[in-house]
Amino acid sequence: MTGHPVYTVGERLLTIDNVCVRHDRTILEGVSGRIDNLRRERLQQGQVVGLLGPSGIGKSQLFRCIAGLQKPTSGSVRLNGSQREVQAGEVGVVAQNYPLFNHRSVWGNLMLAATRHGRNQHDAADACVALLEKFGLLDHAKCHPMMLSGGQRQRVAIAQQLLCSSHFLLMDEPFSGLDPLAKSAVCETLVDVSTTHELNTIIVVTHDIESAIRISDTLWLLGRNRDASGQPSGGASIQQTYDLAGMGLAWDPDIESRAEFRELAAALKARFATL
Ligand SMILES: Nc1ncnc2c1ncn2[C@@H]1O[C@H](COP(=O)(O)OP(=O)(O)OP(=O)(O)O)[C@@H](O)[C@H]1O
Repeated sequence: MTGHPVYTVGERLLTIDNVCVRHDRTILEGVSGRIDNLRRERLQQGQVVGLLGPSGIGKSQLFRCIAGLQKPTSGSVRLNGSQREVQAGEVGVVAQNYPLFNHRSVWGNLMLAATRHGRNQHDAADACVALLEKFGLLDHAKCHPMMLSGGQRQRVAIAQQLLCSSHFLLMDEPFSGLDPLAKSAVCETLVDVSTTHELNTIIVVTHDIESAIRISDTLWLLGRNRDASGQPSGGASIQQTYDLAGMGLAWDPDIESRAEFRELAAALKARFATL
């Protein structure tokens, strides 16, 4: 197992450098982006980056490259200012179906994660209790994953990744198939996790525009590359970056009631058709 990089405040967290992915056709072409660990004005908080794009555009492919699960055809993904390409296991991945060991209790699942990198049993147990408390799951510690709701499974999966000492989490479509109330609960969980520790940075891959605006302080819009005449020119890349924090749209629990929120959601919906 690869050792986890140690992130420190103020450093470059992630560099995506001219990533191209080709299969039988070009999926991603010239994807570049970066996340710096913290902005000065947010010293007590982490950040959420929303990777937003229409279905089939290549979000999962980029997700896999950022997680080190797939090597890009060309270009690179690097962590923490390193020149080395990201390796699988260095980034916490919370997949769509929250895979947990069904034969182990919630406690067993979390202890397994907590002891994986050399933590002793006592410290591991303390860390598990702290996270179970934080996620309101202490009463469910003895339950097996099958006995949990989707939201509870998701919180256990996030806790599992945080215990693996990943302060950098990738989440794949955490809102899919949820009703509005459950979506709100997930948004709250994500903002909560990102504000728990200044180094908890989460990249959330989604095509849910409104949820993405609610949780993100930066939005990356993935769309098709086009030539000067507007025709698709092959592959997709990040077409626009929205600094929601700079626009005053981040970290507002009542964001949905604001006109700017509705205007941005409407503009993004219209933009999706052209991506
Ligand atoms: N192993 C593969 N071989 C060939 N083509 C692939 C492979 N994996 C993905 N693709 C293609 O890459 C494109 C992008 O797929 P991807 O799953 O990344 O899209 P997405 O944006 O995540 O979509 P969705 O939101 O629907 O999950 C699709 O056209 C898909 O068919």
